Amino acid sequence: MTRILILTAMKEELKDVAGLPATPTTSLAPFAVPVWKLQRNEAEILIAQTGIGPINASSVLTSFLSNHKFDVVLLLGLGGAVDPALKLGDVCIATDVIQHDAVCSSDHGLEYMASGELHLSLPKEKRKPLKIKASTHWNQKIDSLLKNQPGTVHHGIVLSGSEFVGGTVRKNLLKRTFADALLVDMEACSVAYLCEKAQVPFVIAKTVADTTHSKPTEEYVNFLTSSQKKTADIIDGLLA
Ligand SMILES: C[C@H]1O[C@@H](n2cnc3c(N)ncnc32)[C@H](O)[C@@H]1O
Repeated sequence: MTRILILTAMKEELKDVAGLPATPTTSLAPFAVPVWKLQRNEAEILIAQTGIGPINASSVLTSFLSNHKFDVVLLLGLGGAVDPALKLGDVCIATDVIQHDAVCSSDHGLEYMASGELHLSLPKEKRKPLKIKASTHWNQKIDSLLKNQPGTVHHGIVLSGSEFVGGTVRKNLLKRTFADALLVDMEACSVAYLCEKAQVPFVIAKTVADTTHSKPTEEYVNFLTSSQKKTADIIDGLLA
């Protein structure tokens, strides 16, 4: 039996999952988070709608990891492109995650820190790397579920933090700071950090809901409802 935990930030992201009961199976106390339990073939899947941002994602995931064993944790949903090659509706699978707002500010400027670290006078060789690696094995599995879908599947670095990056100026600055980054979101840093700590493989697969080309806030709102499909395709594929 493969045990899979799927986290999504918003309820819209679950709307198109085939056969997902309208009423959740249970509610995660004390946060009143809706949870669906699905069992097909050799897979048991728990799906939780966490709410937006790293605080919601962290609290819900901590609760699950304290009470269950999972073979993999999948974070599905939406993100904003920071690389101009990503188009609306493309999917970005994270090879690595960087928390872009874990910074140490000083009179010399900003220094980026790994999640949960405080560098201060720590010498460079003693610092934890900024990147947290996702599961290569599960990334390939999720990639294969998207093979026959429209749009391109990209693999690369996902930036993550508390900020909704709603302007091209900020997106360009992030891209200049983290040249290899493809996408930014608000929950991947929680999943990456906690899963690495708990030694559970994880996957971040996010559909591009806003690009670098036009006003992210407008695109995001317009595209939100049509982009749920990819999350549904992945969940349907896992259950097939
Ligand atoms: C607002 C919701 O959608 C994701 N998301 C979509 N676009 C962006 C963006 N440009 N910046 C940050 N998060 C984004 C977040 O992860 C959050 O769940």
